[in-house]
Amino acid sequence: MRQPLIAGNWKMNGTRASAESLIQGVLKGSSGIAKTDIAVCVPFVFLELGQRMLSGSPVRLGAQNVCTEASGAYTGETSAGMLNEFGCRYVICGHSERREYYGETDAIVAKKLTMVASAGMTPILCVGETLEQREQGFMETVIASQIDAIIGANGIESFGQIEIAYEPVWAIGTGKTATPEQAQDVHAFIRARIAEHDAAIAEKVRVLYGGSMKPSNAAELLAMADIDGGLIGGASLVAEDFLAICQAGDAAA
Ligand SMILES: O=C(CO)COP(=O)(O)O
Repeated sequence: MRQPLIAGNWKMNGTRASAESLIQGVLKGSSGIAKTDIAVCVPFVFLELGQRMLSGSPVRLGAQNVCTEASGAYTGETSAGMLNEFGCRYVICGHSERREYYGETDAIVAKKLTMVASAGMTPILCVGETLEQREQGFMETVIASQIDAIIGANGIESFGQIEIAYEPVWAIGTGKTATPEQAQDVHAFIRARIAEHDAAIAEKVRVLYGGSMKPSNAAELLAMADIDGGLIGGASLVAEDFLAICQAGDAAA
């Protein structure tokens, strides 16, 4: 049994004041969560606030992106070393929004994973298919190629220190959730793909589900054998909703 991880992906939302009260709310409720790892992946500018407020608490801090390079003339970028210094435990890599709007390829994502892991943090590797790809029957091909690209570039051992998030693009921010069975099928597929290379790593790696996960559907998703947590967008912006999902994690653990 893998311990669940519920991670909030705030995306580009919030103000200094709302970030502070959201962290406060999560902190307050987190004492009631015993068996689930909790993380909030905040915009870069709120990292210092997060580091300060979360220090000494069980709630972990994360970022949503990182540079492929360690330092130097890369205007506008943020290095893994900087994120580590600001208390990040997790860094989301290859989110579909970054792949779609900022041209992140599998090769770029593989480099980001390497930077994050070598700075001592844990990458959350996002994979997922678009509606068009699913409808044309390419779901497995797309997921396999996203996973295989990382295995090819970074080696299967790299999966020993990452979290994976399956996020069907058609379910992100749409209110349309994959059914527990649809999600379970893909999660099992991802695990099997990794097991072809290393069964022990496949057994251990956590595969989170992301895409309109909310209090009303979290329990049934988290009850599935290969769904080990959630990467939560919209519902992570409301402390009570996020905590309710964490409680569903506890119930499934
Ligand atoms: O993209 C997501 C998390 O990374 C999911 O977002 P929503 O929960 O808003 O659908």
